[in-house]
Amino acid sequence: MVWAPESLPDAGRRGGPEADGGPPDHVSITDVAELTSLEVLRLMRSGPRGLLEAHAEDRLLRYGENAVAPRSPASWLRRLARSLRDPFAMVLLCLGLVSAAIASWGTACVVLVLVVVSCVLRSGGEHRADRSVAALRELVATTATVRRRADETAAPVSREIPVDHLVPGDVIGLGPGDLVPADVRLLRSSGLTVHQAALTGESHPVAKHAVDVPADAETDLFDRPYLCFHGSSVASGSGFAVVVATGAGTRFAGAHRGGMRERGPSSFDRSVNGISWLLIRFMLLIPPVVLLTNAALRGRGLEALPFAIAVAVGLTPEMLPVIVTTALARGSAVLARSHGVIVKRLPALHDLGAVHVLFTDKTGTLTQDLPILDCSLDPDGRPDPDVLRWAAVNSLWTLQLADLPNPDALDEAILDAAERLGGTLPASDGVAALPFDPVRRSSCAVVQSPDRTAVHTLVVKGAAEDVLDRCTLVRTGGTEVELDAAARGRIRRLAEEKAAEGLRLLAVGLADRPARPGSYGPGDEHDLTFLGFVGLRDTLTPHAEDALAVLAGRGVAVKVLTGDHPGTAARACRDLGLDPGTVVVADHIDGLTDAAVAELAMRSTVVARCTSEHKARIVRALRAAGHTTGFLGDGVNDLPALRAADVGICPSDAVDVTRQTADVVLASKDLTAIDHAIMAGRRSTGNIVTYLRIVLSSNLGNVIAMLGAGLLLPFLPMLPAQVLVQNLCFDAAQLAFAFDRPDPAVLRRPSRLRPRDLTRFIAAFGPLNALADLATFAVLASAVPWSAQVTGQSAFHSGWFVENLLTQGVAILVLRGRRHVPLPLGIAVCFLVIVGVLLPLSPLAPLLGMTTLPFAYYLLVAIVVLLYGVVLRAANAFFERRHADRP
Ligand SMILES: Nc1ncnc2c1ncn2[C@@H]1O[C@H](COP(=O)(O)OP(=O)(O)OP(=O)(O)O)[C@@H](O)[C@H]1O
Ligand SMILES: [Mg+2]
Repeated sequence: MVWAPESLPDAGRRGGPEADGGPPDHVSITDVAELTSLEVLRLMRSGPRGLLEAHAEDRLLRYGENAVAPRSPASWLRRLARSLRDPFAMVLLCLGLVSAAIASWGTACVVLVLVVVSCVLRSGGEHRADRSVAALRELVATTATVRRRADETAAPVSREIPVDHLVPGDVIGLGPGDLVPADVRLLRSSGLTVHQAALTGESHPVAKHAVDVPADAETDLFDRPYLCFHGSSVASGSGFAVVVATGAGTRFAGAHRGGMRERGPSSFDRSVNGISWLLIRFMLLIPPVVLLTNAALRGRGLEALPFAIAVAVGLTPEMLPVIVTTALARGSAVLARSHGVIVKRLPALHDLGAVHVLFTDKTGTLTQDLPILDCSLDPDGRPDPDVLRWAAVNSLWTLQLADLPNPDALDEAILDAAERLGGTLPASDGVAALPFDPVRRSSCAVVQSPDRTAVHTLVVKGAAEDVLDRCTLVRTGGTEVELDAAARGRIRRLAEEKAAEGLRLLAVGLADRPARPGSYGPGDEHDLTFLGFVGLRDTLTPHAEDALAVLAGRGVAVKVLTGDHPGTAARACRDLGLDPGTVVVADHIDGLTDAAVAELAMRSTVVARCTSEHKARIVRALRAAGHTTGFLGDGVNDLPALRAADVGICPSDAVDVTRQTADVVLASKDLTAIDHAIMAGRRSTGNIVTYLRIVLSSNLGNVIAMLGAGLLLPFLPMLPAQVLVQNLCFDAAQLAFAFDRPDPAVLRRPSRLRPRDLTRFIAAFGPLNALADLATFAVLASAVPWSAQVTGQSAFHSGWFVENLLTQGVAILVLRGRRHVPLPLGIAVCFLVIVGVLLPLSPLAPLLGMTTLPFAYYLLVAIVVLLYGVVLRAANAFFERRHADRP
């Protein structure tokens, strides 16, 4: 500790209401790099007791909000322009341009209408989705702990404020998991390490500590131990700091002008893109094929071009982006409303539905994180309250000196137990503290007894193996003896025994050192004397057992990655009905290849003694092996794994940086909520898959029939305008798919958009649809006396138009499977039937080149449609049976 709070002048105390107008404009972290802490505080017109609330308000007006790029919602125009960049819109536009170029104005107009309608629908849908996602994100917005005073005489109060409201000169507290909210100069610190990967690319946490007078000016700004930067996060330890630059004035904003780096495309984005590009290639192929075949077989020239274009337009699933956005946005809105689960990135909802390996940590998910002391044992396993007392000394001083914003549950439990035990703690004053760090797996307090001022006592408590490794002596029966291999073995076995009872074990070690000024570091934790263990019992989460069973039934394998002892983790799993098998200890995987890690992880259920890197490595290895993974965690040590997983999930009370990183935030850390989220994901994906199957297969069927008919007939089988109107009707009806309820069978297994499955389906059902069309030809041939005359042609056109709309309606009903039809879909099908039957009878018919059809035709077409429905149902059932077991 280099800075005593009361030893500095307090600018806020002297100055009147911001008489000096706050710090100069545009102070950056570079300007203060060489100043002493005192000079920095003076420059920022602040003091250790923080700003006055009134001054802070003035400064907020003057310096603006602390936001890197003030987030203004994208304007309507910009959204429209962006939706034009969609590949389908592009292809349609090209087709429109070609139509205009050959003066086929009707086609050009309809294509234009299609583009405008789909862009408006899409940007409208995206706007709504963005707004609700933004509103949901607000709910998980991060806060900063700021120290401020109500007026000159009031004592400083630490409170949480939205990060946006921080101003230069604010004094803030930092703790594990906090995002560093601005560029700051440290005033005080304790065991502080920060992740600066976003700024420097360095993946390991770097140590930071306050210094009064900066030493060497040579080092890079990011390497200075007394400066912390916006964009980094606290890995361990704590500190107090004064804000130097906020918002656009930070280094992070400077490095990321033009927007934050977004994550690369997710598995969902890749699937959708894959499907889109497949279709686009196909669409671009159609016009030349139609033209060439027509020219070769029918001797038609460029006059067939509008028809060729219309056929290509007919194949385009213009509504695909609209349906995808709407289905996902609806799913996540329902999820937020009914289960408090917030999906921060829409595609993450699809990925949730696809998860089939769910990793979780132990504490808080399987157990409640409300530990209670169970025992305090000497190295031979005999009860010894002294061990608890020393553990309490460690807890007391780490909590007091390390300014941790959220006290650790284990430390609190130890202090409670020591209080209940009565008696006094070994007399001590705190000298320094190294708070718990998940890599060291220990915490250390340095204390001094009033009657032995020449001695500093290091009190270390932490994971059994890690503390034991740092001990060279053991205290038994009041005497200290050397800790030989036999004694080590005995102590290890004792630890295993106790862990197998489900206890969380902490070992305690001590060392006396000559008192010295200056700070202590992890390097000082050596040559300790082993005192014994404290064991804490954590109760199991009540609904975890049922939730685990439900998840297993849904094809989701739950695996536990924990930093705890293998025995403790295995016991918790067993008590919850989850067979732990052989527990892997994380050190094991260090020497393995990624493929071997994936294989091992798939075979086992629990990996214990994981560091955060181990957790991330296991997740990455499984992803690389083709598994879709979810990770549920709430600690700083879960961060890399949350990033590595397809879907990162955390509870809403997790540390800030975790909530920022996660894709999905749960109201509480609860496996039941995850189950709801997974089901919502499967539902949305199920709707998208049904839509794609039906639309693409009937579009393909139409194209095949159109090509075939074009060659069989002496005239065009449909006029371009008719193809386009029919396409508009299909599009309108298909919007209802976003509101469908998928087949319960789809919900039983992880669901994913698989381009290959889709191709298989389309390849089977496209030709079937074409067959129905060909049957219609036969009907038309018998019922309508068509030949080359104009009235005969328009009768053919009308007849086919009617049949197409009706078969589309049947396809929608049948290919969904045997289940209840929700209202929007019912309306869509009725719409198709009504338009199909009435359009040729309406006054619009002559405009579109259609005529009234004889009654007999309707009867015959009804039979064809009915037969089509029956065949389709049988084929669908056959297809489902054949492909049901594919993963
Ligand atoms: N406050 C503490 N003081 C000392 N040691 C601790 C403290 N908290 C945890 N430990 C030790 O560090 C080990 C790892 O704990 P940590 O909380 O990092 O694991 P984790 O991966 O978050 O576990 P979980 O899966 O239970 O969330 C614990 O088993 C314990 O031995
Ligand atoms: Mg944890």
